[in-house]
Amino acid sequence: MTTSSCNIELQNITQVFRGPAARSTGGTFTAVDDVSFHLTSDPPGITSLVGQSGSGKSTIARIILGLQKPTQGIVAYRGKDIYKLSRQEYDIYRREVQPVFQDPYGIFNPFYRIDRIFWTAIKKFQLASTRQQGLARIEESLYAVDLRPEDVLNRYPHQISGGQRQRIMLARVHLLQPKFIIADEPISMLDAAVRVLFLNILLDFQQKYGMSTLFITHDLSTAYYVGGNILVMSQGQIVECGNVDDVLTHPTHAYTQMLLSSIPVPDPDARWQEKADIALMEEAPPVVTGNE
Ligand SMILES: Nc1ncnc2c1ncn2[C@@H]1O[C@H](COP(=O)(O)OP(=O)(O)OP(=O)(O)O)[C@@H](O)[C@H]1O
Repeated sequence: MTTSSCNIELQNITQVFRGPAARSTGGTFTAVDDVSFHLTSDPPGITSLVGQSGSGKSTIARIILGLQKPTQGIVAYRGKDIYKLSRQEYDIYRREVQPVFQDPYGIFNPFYRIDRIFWTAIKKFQLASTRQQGLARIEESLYAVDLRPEDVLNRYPHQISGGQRQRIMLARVHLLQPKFIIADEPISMLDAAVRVLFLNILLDFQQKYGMSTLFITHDLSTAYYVGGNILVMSQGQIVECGNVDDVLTHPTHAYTQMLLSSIPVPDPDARWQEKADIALMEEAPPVVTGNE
């Protein structure tokens, strides 16, 4: 595996599913349709993948992580098809490309305390030679995501909050120091304050440790907050891409324009004005055409 270009490259990825939902199209459904883009860690950056529910975002995340083999196309890591990596190269890939999912509860084992998540990673990737060294690294990673070791390490997953569980996943990322984070709707189950905390940690990881993130969301305002680049996805295709400021201030594709116009207006005066306009329309006398 070459170490010069640290890129994840999607080349003409297509994912076709079969199933009852696709009966109208002869039993097949194209969830991802000839998608190509690349993520780089040189320089590190955040790329948001946005689109409505069902547009194919999670399927792309699963394909990048090697959890779903695409029907067509290649995902290359450091220039090599991920399905052709040697055992050693695959281990590097598994360490350097880390997932953060929407609901971390699903990947916590309810029977084990939180500390096990970290010890498993330390053992698997040989991150420490003594227990003391391992504990020091775990504590450092917890502090990096604003958690106190004594508040979480000896607890079971159900004994900590959803926001703490998501930050535990980020602490695990910190421990592993990957090149890439594939974050699939990581904040959609968190409240507003914890969302900002989570996004700031992601930005911190980019600046301090050079980690690049693919940030999957259906929420354009969070994509705007994290900045960087944006890929807009509709019906399995990337319909628009570029710098997030440019795309969101001057969207060229009708789908991006539609997504932007469907963001709720936070201005209460505007909402009242809208209601007043509707009331006036309802009260207005019918238009007389003169033929009745
Ligand atoms: N294993 C599967 N078998 C059949 N169809 C699938 C499978 N996985 C996903 N799909 C379908 O592919 C389409 C894209 O799904 P995907 O989860 O990638 O969308 P998404 O943009 O991530 O949506 P959401 O934001 O709701 O998570 C959907 O219509 C979904 O039902």
